[in-house]
Amino acid sequence: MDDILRRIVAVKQEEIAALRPRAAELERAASAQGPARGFAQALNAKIAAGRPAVIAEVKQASPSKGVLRNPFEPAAIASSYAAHGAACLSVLTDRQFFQGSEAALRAARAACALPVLRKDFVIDPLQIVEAKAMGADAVLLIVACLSDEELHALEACALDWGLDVLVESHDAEELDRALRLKTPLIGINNRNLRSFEVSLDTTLGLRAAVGAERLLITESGVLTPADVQRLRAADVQAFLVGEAFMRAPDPGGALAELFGS
Ligand SMILES: O=P(O)(O)OC[C@@H](O)[C@@H](O)c1c[nH]c2ccccc12
Repeated sequence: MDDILRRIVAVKQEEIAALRPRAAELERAASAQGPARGFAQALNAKIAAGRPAVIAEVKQASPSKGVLRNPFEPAAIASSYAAHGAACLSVLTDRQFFQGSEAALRAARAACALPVLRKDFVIDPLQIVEAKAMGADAVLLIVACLSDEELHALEACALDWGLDVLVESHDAEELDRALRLKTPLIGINNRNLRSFEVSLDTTLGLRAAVGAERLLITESGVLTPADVQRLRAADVQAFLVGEAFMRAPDPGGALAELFGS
């Protein structure tokens, strides 16, 4: 595991230790939540309708780009995305590196009817219980942070709680490990977490390795209509986009422009 991931995982371990005394309370709150909004289902519905499936991200800042948006109003951003045809939302809940929060996820989800991915660095089942307790409909698992054993256990836990799983990889070896999971949602991150370098060639190079029975979701660095065209030409139908929308005065309007909807 490389440096930035190591630092992030260390912070997560502290957060989890602080969460541990609240485990029973979190389980109760998670059980009291209603059924999840179908995350995979919402993506598939867009694609069946002949539209690109866009997971629109709600993110105030990132370690590579600093603050992307100020003021930051998750509810207004979420309704703007919903009004302009997003399939799903992704909301950062990591505070230290992305200035996210549980409050941002709750506010975004309450403002619309879209399914919401909890975007964080999940390394322990308790974070999945916490995700369900805050209302998330799906969680992210990052292959680079986890052993095979952890990946399988965390996926099983998420599925038990009725959450969908997006599994993220960045190279052929990680993708191979991701494809051993059950989830149909296969994310390819175009950003190298070591160098922060972004290249859409990451997705294009791995496209063929993701079979037709899974859904490839290209993540990061989709900025222009030309980027979207290039990916769609390679039969990429699902997109996770943050920065391009967060820098725009009207995030939903930027979504419509980027995807021609
Ligand atoms: O802002 P971008 O370049 O459009 O990227 C969005 C998303 O892919 C990125 O935020 C992301 C992908 N994987 C992650 C894992 C953790 C935190 C953030 C991410």
